[in-house]
Amino acid sequence: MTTAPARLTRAATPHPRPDSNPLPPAAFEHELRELARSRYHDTHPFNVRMHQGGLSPAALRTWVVNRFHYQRSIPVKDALILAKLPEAAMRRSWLRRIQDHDGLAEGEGGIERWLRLGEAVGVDRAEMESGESVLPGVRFAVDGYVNFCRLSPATEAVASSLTELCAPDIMLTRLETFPRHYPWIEEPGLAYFRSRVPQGRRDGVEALTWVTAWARTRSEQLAALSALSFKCDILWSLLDAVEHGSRPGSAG
Ligand SMILES: O=C(O)c1cc(C(=O)O)c2c(n1)C(=O)C(=O)c1cc(C(=O)O)[nH]c1-2
Repeated sequence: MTTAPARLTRAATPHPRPDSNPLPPAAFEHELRELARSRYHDTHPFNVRMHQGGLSPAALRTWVVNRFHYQRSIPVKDALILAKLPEAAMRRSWLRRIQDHDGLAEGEGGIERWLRLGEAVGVDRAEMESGESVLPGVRFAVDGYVNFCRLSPATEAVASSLTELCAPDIMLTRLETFPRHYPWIEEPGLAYFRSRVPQGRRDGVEALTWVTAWARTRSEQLAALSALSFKCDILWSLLDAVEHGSRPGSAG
């Protein structure tokens, strides 16, 4: 296993007692941003190798096939969060996330763009859709994220999406490095990364505004930080599984 960056868990938290005064919103926002930045999976060895051009076509295909399980699960977890939102304006806004991934019609949206990325790297669409190549560790990580959002209060479920504060930069890195290192991937295949830059920026800011407004006690702030920490672990574990992945019944 690769070593994940320092963990922030409830037990080991460097923060004051949960029942102490909440931090002012700006300081709490800083904590959330710092946590996301310091624990983000852009420093995972697999991502580092990908962005430095060190992945073989086969390794890229393994990542794309496995990440498809994450992509197709995102609108499911967003639907679970939608049901927790108390106001019509919030639900209307969150609904956009589902539409971003599922599209407004057949053949549109992020899931479709990911399938096209898969085709551009040489993965059969049917293989991705079947899910048969998804590694056990990837399934655990992604399904853990969905279940976390199913079972947690709105503040924590929304806080767990805050890795999106960092996602636009990783998309820009891919848009910059893929054409240089993997010129065999045709440009239209990169459309997914391009579309996520403005979407991720919008979503990250919205989630941050809500979480900083909702977490009114220090306990709630710590719970939001813990949720974000858990999400960083999900993304890290997903790449660990891809990096080391072998499946039962396969030679390795
Ligand atoms: O490729 C990536 O590194 C990456 C990371 C993340 C993220 O930080 O959670 C998301 C995405 N991509 C992404 O494409 C995406 O749609 C997305 C939605 C969410 C979320 O938690 O709601 N994260 C991410």
